[in-house]
Amino acid sequence: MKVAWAGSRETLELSDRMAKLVANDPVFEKFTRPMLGRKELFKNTLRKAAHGWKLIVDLRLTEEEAKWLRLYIDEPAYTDLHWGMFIPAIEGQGTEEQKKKWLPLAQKMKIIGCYAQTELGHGSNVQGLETTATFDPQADEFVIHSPTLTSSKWWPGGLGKASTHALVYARLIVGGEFHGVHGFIVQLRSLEDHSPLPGITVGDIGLKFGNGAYNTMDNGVLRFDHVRIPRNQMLMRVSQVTKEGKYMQSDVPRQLIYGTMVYVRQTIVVDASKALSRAVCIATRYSAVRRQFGSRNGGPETQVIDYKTQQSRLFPLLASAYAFRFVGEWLKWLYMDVKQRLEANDFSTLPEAHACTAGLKSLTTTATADGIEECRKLCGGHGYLVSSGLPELFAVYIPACTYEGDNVVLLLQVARFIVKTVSELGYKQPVGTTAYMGRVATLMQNNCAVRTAEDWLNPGAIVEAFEARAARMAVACGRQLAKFENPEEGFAELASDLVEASVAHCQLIVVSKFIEKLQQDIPGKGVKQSLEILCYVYALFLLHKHQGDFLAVGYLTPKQALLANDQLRTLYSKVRPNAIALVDSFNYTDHYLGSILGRYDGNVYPKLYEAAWEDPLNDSDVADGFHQYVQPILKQKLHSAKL
Ligand SMILES: CC/C=C\C/C=C\C/C=C\C/C=C/C(=O)SCCNC(=O)CCNC(=O)[C@H](O)C(C)(C)COP(=O)(O)OP(=O)(O)OC[C@H]1O[C@@H](n2cnc3c(N)ncnc32)[C@H](O)[C@@H]1OP(=O)(O)O
Ligand SMILES: Cc1cc2nc3c(=O)[nH]c(=O)nc-3n(C[C@H](O)[C@H](O)[C@H](O)COP(=O)(O)OP(=O)(O)OC[C@H]3O[C@@H](n4cnc5c(N)ncnc54)[C@H](O)[C@@H]3O)c2cc1C
Repeated sequence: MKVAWAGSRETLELSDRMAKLVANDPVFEKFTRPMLGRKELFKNTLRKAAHGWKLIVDLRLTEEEAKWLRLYIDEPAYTDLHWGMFIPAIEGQGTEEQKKKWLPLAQKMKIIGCYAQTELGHGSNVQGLETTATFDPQADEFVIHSPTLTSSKWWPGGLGKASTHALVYARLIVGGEFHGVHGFIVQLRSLEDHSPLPGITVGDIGLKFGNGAYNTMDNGVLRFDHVRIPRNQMLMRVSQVTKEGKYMQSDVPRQLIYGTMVYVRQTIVVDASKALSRAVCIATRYSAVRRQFGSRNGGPETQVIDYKTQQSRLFPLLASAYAFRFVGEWLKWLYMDVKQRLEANDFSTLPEAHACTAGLKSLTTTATADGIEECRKLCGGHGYLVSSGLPELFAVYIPACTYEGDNVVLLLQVARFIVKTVSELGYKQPVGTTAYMGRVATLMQNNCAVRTAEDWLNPGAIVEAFEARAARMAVACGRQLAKFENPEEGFAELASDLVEASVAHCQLIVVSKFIEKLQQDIPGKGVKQSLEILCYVYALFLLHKHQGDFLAVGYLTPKQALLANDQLRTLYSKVRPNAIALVDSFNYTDHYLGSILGRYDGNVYPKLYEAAWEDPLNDSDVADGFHQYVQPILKQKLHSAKL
C-alpha cells in the first residue's frame, strides 16, 4: 500500500530518504515553533531555508529530491513561491530569450522571486487590477506605478522581506491604450545590501491566523512610484510590445497569462491529499489508543475507533485522502498533457484543464480544511493541544480555500464551462471529463437499478448515479438560465445552484478517477481489495451526504438511498481491521507528522505528560506575575460582608 500511495517504488524510496534526512537534522526541529515570536519565527525559517539549500547544493540533490526535501521541512517559506510560482511563471510565459536570461539566475538562487498579482483592493478579479505598466518608447522602458492605495500589491508570499524580484501583474498601457493585464519582472531590492530600490515601498502585511502556522511566511505589501524597467522585462510569450511601441498578440490565447495559476492549482490537489492524510493519520492512530466507556468486569474500556459514530466520521476522511491522492495523480497527468500540447501550439484542451484544476482545487481544499477540523474533534480534548499537531495543521491549511482563487469563484468558473458544454450539446460532442453529457438523454431517462445493499458494490451503478445527478443538475441550470433574457444576469441570479452543479460534476470526476485507478494493475497482496473498499466508502459517503441532490433530481428512490447507507455501515466494519495499516502506508515520519497523538509507537500519554513540563509556564513552580497580581488579591482585606 505504501507503493500504491507513493505512486511507485522509486518515489517511495526517494521520499523516504528525504523524510529521514530532514527528521534526523536538528536544524529542522519544529516543536517549539508555535511559541516563537514573529521575528524569531521568521529568522528561524530563513535559517531552515538556508540549511535546506545548502543540503541541496552539497548533496547535489535532483530537482525531485529537492521538492521532497522542502515538503518535509514543513514550514511555509519564501522558497515555496520562488520555486512554485516565480520560476514556473517565467517558464510558462517567457520567451526563449527571457527564459535563457532569468531561469539560470533563479535556479541558482542568485535572485529570489515572488508572484505579485493580488492587490489590496483586487484579488479574484484579475482584470480589475490597478497597477499600471506604461510603455515609454523614448527610453524603451515600462514605467510601473501604483496609482491608488487599493492598487498596492498585498498578500504575495515571500514579497515582504525575502524577495529581490517580483513577477508583477499590471495593466499594460501602450500609446495611451489599455491592453489588459500582463506579467513583468521587476527588481525590488539591491542585490548588494537587500535595501529596497528607489521608488519601491515594500514590507510585511502583518500577523496571520494561528500561532506559528503561516506566520513563517512574509506575505507582503508593495507600492511603486514610477519605477522604470527595461522593455524586455515584460513576459512576452503571449503578447509583445515592440521597440516602436506596437502591441502585438501572438497565436497563443490570452488566458495563458493565467497559466501559472493552472499549474499551481494542480499541485494544490496533491497537497490536499498530503494535508488530509496527516490529519487522518493522527486521528486514526489516536482513536486506537484512546479508550472510553464499555469496560466489562474491570477490563479495558472500548477503543474509540470501534464506535460506529467515530468510524462514520473518520473513515470517509481516510477514503477521501486516498481519493484526492489518485485524482491528483490524474490531474498531474492532464496538466503535463496540456503543457506538451501548449508547447506545440495546440490550445484545444486548455478550457478543460482550467475547469478541472479550478474545480478540483476548490473541492479538495474545502474538504481537507473541514476534514482537519473534524480530525481535531475526533481527538477530543487532546486534539486542541498544539502538541497534537492539528491546530497548526489547520491554521496552515485553511488559506488554501482562498489562495490560488477563492473556492466559490473557482466553482463559478467550472459552472461557466458546464453551462457552455450543455448549450453546445446539439452540435458538439463533449469529450474528456464532460463526455458523460453526450449521453444526457439516457442519463435523464434511466433511473437507478439498485435493489439490495450489495447492488451498491458495483462501480457501474455508482458512476451512473453520479453521472445522472451531475447531468440532471447541469441541464436544470441550463433550463433555468434560458428563462433569462440577459445570460449574465441569469448566471448571477442562479449562482448558488450553479455552484452546486459544479460540485456534483467535480465529485463525479473524483469518484470516476478512483474507479479508473482500480482498473489498473495494483501489486501487493490485498492492496487492491483494500482500495476497492475505500473507493466504495468514498462514493457512498458522498452519495449519503448529498442524497438530497440524488433524490431531488429523481434518480434515486428514498429506499435506494437507505440501501446505500446500509452498505456504508458494512464497509466501515471492513475498513476497521486495516485502519492503522492504511494510515501507516502514508509512510510519515514522526517529525513530519509533528504530533504526540499520532506517534507511530502509540506512546501517547507518557509523552503528553512529559511535553506539558516543557511549557515555559512550568519553568518555575510559582508563576512570574504571581507576587505582583495574584498575591495582593489573596491578601486583600475586604470590608463589605457581601463580597
Ligand atoms: C508547487 C507549488 C508551491 C507553492 C505554491 C502553493 C502554495 C503557496 C501558497 C500560496 C500561494 C498563493 C498564490 C496566489 O494566491 S496567486 C493569486 C491567485 N489569484 C487567483 O487565483 C485569482 C482568481 N481569479 C482568476 O483566476 C480570474 O480572474 C477568473 C478566472 C476568476 C476570472 O478571470 P476573467 O475575468 O479574466 O475571466 P472570465 O471573463 O471569467 O473568463 C474569460 C475566459 O478565460 C477562461 N479562463 C479564466 N481563467 C483561466 C485560466 N486560468 N486558464 C485558462 N482559461 C481561463 C474562462 O474560462 C473564460 O473562457 P471562455 O468562457 O471560453 O471565454
Ligand atoms: C495565505 C495567502 C497567501 C497568498 N499568496 C499570494 C501570492 O503569493 N500572490 C498573490 O498574488 N496573491 C496571494 N494571495 C491572495 C489570494 O490569491 C487572494 O486572496 C484570492 O485570490 C482571493 O481573492 P480576494 O482576497 O480578493 O477575495 P475576494 O474576491 O474579495 O473574496 C471575498 C468574498 O467574495 C466572494 N466573491 C468574490 N467574487 C465573487 C463572485 N464573482 N461571485 C460570487 N462571490 C464572489 C468570495 O467567494 C468571498 O466569499 C494569498 C492569499 C492568502 C490568504
